[in-house]
Amino acid sequence: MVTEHAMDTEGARIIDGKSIAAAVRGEVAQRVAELVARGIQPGLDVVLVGDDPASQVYVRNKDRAATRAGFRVRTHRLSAVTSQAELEALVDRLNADDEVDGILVQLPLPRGLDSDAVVRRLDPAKDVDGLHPFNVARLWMDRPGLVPCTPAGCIEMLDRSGIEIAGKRAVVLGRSLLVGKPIAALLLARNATVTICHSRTPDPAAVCREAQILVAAVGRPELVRGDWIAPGATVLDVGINRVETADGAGRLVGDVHFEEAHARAGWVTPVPGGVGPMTIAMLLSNTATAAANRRGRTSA
Ligand SMILES: Nc1nc2c(c(=O)[nH]1)N[C@@H](CN(C=O)c1ccc(C(=O)N[C@@H](CCC(=O)O)C(=O)O)cc1)CN2
Repeated sequence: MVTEHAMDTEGARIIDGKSIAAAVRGEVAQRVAELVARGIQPGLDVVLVGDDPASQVYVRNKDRAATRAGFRVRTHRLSAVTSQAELEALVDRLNADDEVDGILVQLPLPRGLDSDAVVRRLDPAKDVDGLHPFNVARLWMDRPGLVPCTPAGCIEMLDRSGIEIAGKRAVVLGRSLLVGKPIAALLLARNATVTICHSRTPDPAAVCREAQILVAAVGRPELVRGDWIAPGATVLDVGINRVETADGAGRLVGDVHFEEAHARAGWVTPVPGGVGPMTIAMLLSNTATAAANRRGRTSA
C-alpha cells in the first residue's frame, strides 16, 4: 500500500523529535511566562520511588526541563522500601496542596507497590501523565482532558510534520495503558482507521504491512523489519531498548529496525532522538494546561 508520502532514492524522511520537542518546550515556556505575569506560579511535583537507573535519569531530565520552562519543580525521592500507605499519603498531601498543579509518579514503581492504586489516588485535575481512569475515560469519549505524554507527543510529531491522520489506516503494535491504548484512542479521535496488534495477534507482520501509519510500542528490540512496512508508510518508533554491543558499551535501539525502515518508509522516527524527547515536552505542556485549568484560564 503506497501512501502519498512516496519514497525517493534517499529513503524515508526523518521526523526529528529533538527539534520538535525543543519547539514545544519553547511554546510551553511562553505559556508559563503568561501565567507568571498573571501572578500564577505553576508547579510540578515529581515522585520517584526506588533507585532504578533509567527512572533516575528520566526524573532528572524532567526536573531540569520543567525548571528551564519556568515551572516551580519539586522532586520527591523515596526509598525502594517505601510502603503503599506512605506513597499514597504523599499523593494525598500533593492533591491537597493548592500550589501543586501537576503530580507525576515515575513508573515503573518498585515491586510490591500497586501503581494502579497510586494513579487512582491522584486528583485527576493534577494527573499530568493522563493515566487516572477519569482522564482515560475522557480520552475515549473525545472530551478534552490530560492525555498520556508519549502518545500526545506522537500526534504532535505527525501534525508538525504535516502528516495527515484522517482517513489513514493506522496500526498500533502494543496495548499498554501508557502508550498503545492511548495512541490508538488519539488516532481514532483524529479519524484514522485503527487496528491494535498484540502478543496474540496471529500474523502481526501482515497486519503492519497494511498500515499507512505504524506505531511500534512493544519493547522488543528491532522486532519490526523492513518487510513489515508498506512502502511510503509513516513509522513512529516508541521503543527504547538498550542492547549489548561487542565493545561492551551497549546502544539504544527502538522496536523498529531503523536502517530497514529507512529504506522502505516515507517517514520514520529515529531512536534515540525521535519519540523519546517528546515525552518530556508533552509533560510540560500538560502541566501548563493543568495549571491554566485549575487556576482559571484566560489564554495559557
Ligand atoms: N510516569 C511515567 N513514567 C514513565 C513514562 C511516562 O510518560 N510517565 N514514560 C517512560 C519513560 N520516560 C519518561 O518518564 C521517558 C523515556 C524516554 C525519554 C527520552 O528522551 N529518551 C531518549 C533516550 C534517553 C536515553 O539515552 O536513555 C530518546 O529516545 O532520544 C524520555 C522520557 C516510562 N516511565
